Amino acid sequence: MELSTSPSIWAYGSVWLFFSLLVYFKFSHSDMVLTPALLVYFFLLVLFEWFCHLYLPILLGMVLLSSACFYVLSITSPRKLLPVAGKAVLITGCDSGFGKAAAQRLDELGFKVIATVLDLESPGGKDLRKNCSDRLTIIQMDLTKPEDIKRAQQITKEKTRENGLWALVNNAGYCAHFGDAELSLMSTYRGCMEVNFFGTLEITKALLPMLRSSKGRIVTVSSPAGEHSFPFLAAYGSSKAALSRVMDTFRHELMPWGVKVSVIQPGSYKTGAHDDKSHWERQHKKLLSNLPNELLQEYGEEYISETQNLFFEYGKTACTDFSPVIDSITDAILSENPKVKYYAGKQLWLLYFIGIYLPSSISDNFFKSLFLKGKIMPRALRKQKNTE
Ligand SMILES: NC(=O)C1=CN([C@@H]2O[C@H](COP(=O)(O)OP(=O)(O)OC[C@H]3O[C@@H](n4cnc5c(N)ncnc54)[C@H](O)[C@@H]3O)[C@@H](O)[C@H]2O)C=CC1
Ligand SMILES: C[C@]12CC(=O)[C@H]3[C@@H](CCC4=CC(=O)CC[C@@]43C)[C@@H]1CC[C@@H]2C(=O)CO
Repeated sequence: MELSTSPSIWAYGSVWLFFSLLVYFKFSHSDMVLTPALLVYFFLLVLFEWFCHLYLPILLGMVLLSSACFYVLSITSPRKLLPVAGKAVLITGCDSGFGKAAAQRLDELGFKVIATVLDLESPGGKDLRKNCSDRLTIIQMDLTKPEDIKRAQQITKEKTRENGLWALVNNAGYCAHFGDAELSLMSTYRGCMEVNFFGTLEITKALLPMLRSSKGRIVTVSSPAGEHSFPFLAAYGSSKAALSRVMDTFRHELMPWGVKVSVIQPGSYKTGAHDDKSHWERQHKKLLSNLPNELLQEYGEEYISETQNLFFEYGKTACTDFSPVIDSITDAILSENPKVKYYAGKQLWLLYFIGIYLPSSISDNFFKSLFLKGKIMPRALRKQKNTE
């Protein structure tokens, strides 16, 4: 029998051979099971290979088929999880939102949870005490107070004497206010940095000796605002950019110690922060009363109030199902090989694609469009436009 010498047969055949060896290896290590979905994926891969074979140049077809095979392997390989038994996790910011939900989930999974709250009488503080097991401990901790961090470190050492501390979930975060970068008060920039960067760094450093001895995990909830320029979020985004940077530096510096570091990038969710109208009203009044008069005249109070209204309007579109974030936090704690970054939100892939790959003239307008639907311009620019 004469073997075909067609280059495409050899090219695609080599891709299939490599893919088959990988699948065999995964089956033999029970890292993959032959589910109906897997059969459907294999069938679709064959169809895709025919398409490449018939319509694409060999090299492009090989690259696309190889990518499709790796994608199928990645989504069909169940992520190996470590046992929960005996593992203790400290989660910050459990008064509401992701922290409260994550503390509940980890308690249900059987972890020993140490949940820190800013206010022991917060909804999270009350609900966690009421609904969770006696394995859960609640600690009052303000990340801007070193003495609170010291106390939390001591209590954690006592509570984890038997099996050590397996993971730290840096969830607590604060958006002091939103508004144009020029208009944002320095106290807004400092407020965001104090909690999101310095406070989170301080609790991380305080618990790192325990995490190094357990070869455990650091999971930090940052924000896409730290990676893309969302309008009105310069102060908050800058603090999250600093946080993401320091966590990624920890990631590779702690690798030799066996500590794995992951960053969670959530989309927009309707948590305590979004709905805290009294907080935003208070900050709005503080902004108007502290702005230098010439700035207030150039931008106009009506512009600043419109910013607030648009931000509230945007908040109405926020997602109420936190599970993508909680699932990401759980995977980062329990997976044998946690991801470096978790993008926890449905449309985030589009946001990142536009923010990374498209020209700034397009991505700037995309990020502006998130908030600036029909937004008026600063007063001085409106006047300029009217005189043109
Ligand atoms: N909700 C959203 O759309 C998104 C939230 N995030 C981040 O998710 C994390 C959790 O926030 P959410 O649950 O959304 O809001 P949230 O306001 O419900 O929770 C924030 C938590 O941080 C705590 N906190 C605030 N200042 C603190 C301080 N000085 N010391 C200790 N704890 C303090 C609050 O008490 C609260 O428990 C934050 O880091 C936030 O920046 C990131 C992207 C999107
Ligand atoms: C600031 C805050 C949390 C965020 O990071 C989001 C922001 C609303 C706009 C966004 C859309 C996204 O797709 C990514 C996240 C984010 C930048 C949220 C408004 C209030 C939230 C807050 O105060 C968190 O403490």
